[in-house]
Amino acid sequence: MPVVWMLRRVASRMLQRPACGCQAPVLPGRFLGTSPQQIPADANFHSTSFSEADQPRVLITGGLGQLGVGLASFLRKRFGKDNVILSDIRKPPEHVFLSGPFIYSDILDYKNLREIVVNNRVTWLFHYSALLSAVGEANVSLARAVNITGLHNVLDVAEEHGLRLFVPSTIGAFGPTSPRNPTPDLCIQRPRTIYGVSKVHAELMGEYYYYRYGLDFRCLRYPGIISADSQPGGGTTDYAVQIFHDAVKNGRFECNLKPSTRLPMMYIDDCLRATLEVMEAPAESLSMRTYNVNAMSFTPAELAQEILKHVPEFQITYNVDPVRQAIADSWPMNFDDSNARKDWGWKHDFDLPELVTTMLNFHGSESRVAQAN
Ligand SMILES: NC(=O)C1=CN([C@@H]2O[C@H](COP(=O)(O)OP(=O)(O)OC[C@H]3O[C@@H](n4cnc5c(N)ncnc54)[C@H](O)[C@@H]3O)[C@@H](O)[C@H]2O)C=CC1
Ligand SMILES: CC(=O)[C@H](N)C(=O)O
Repeated sequence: MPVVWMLRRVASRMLQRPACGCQAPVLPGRFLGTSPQQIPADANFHSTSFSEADQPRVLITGGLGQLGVGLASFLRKRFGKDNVILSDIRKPPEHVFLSGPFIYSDILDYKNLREIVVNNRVTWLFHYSALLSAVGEANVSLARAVNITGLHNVLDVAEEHGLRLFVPSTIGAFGPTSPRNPTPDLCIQRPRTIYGVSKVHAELMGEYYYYRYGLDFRCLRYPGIISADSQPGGGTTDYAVQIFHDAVKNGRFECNLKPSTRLPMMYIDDCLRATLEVMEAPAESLSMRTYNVNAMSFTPAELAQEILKHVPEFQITYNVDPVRQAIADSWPMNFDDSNARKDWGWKHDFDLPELVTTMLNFHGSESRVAQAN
C-alpha cells in the first residue's frame, strides 16, 4: 500500500507542479485520504469561457473581511469573474453573493479546503483568513487556531497541489526591540501580540516550505490598510478608516490612539495592486519571499490636520485604548520597502493628500446619496 501511495503522490505531483514552475518537492506534507464530504460545485465554476482557460484559478480564504471583497473584484477584472472564488465562514451579503463565485470554506477543516482546491482546479490561493491584532488579544486561543493551525492547513494543501500561495503579513510582525524608524525587511522580530507571533510564524513556515518543498510562497508585510467601502476587522490601525466615516457623518471623531502615534499606512488600491504585482513577478526577480511594502506614514494628529483642509468644522478628541496604544507603540513608525521597489518595481500611487481626498469623496457622495433617498 505505501508503494501505491508513493506512486500516486509522484504522479499527482508531476501533473500539478508546472503551475508554479518551482523545483520538485522533496517530501509530502500530508496523507491524501478520500473525503466522505462532497461539496456541490457551483455550475458557474465550470462555465469557464475559452479565453479564461489559461488564467490562474484563484481561491481567496477569509474573503468577507476588509480586504477580500476588493481583492476578488480586482482579480476578477484581470482573470475573469468565474476564475476567482471568494470563500469565508460567514454568510455573504447579497451584492457579494451575486457578484461571482462564493463558497463556504473553514480553513480549520483541512478536507473541506482540499476538496475546494481539487474540485475547482485552483492554482493560486490568497490566504486572507485571520484574527487581527486587537481582536486576537481578546481571544488568544481562537487567534492561535485560525492564524497558526489554519495556516498549516493552507500550506499543506498548497504544497500538495502545487499552488502559488500568497499570505499577507503585517507591520505587526515586528515588536518593541525591532528598529522602528525605519524598519527594514530583515531585523529582530519579537512581536508581543498573538497576531504578530502568528504572522512571523507564517513568514517562516512559508519560507521553509519554499526552500524545503519548492512551494511558490509569496508574502507582503502590509501596513495599516485604509478602505472606503469595507469595514476593518478589529485591528490597531482601524481608527484611520473610521475617522473618515465619522468626519463626514458627524464632523467629529474620538480617536483610540494618542495624537502622536505614527504608523505606516496604505490605501487599499495600492495594497491590492502590490499583491497582484508580487504574485505576477517572475520568480527570478524575487530575492526574498517576504517583503515590506509601504506608501505613507502619519499620526492621528497629522491625519486630522489633512481632513481639516476639507472639513473645516472637523473636531478630533482622544480617548486612548491602552491595549491598542501598547500595540501601536511596539510597531514600526516608518517602513523600509526598498527591496520591493528594487526587486519587482513596487511604487505606491497614494500619499496622504490623495488618500484623504479619495476617502472624503467616497463618504461625501455616499452621504449625499443617503440624504437624497
Ligand atoms: N486590514 C489591514 O489593515 C491589514 C490586513 N492584513 C492581513 O490581510 C488579511 C486580510 O485582512 P482583513 O480583510 O483586514 O481581515 P478581516 O479581519 O477583516 O477578515 C478576516 C476574515 O477571516 C475570516 N475567518 C475567520 N476565521 C475563519 C476560518 N476559520 N476560516 C475561514 N475564514 C475565517 C473572517 O470571517 C473574516 O471575514 C489578514 O491576514 C490580515 O492579517 C495585514 C496587514 C494589514
Ligand atoms: C496592521 C494590521 O495588521 C491590522 N490592520 C491591525 O491593526 O491589526
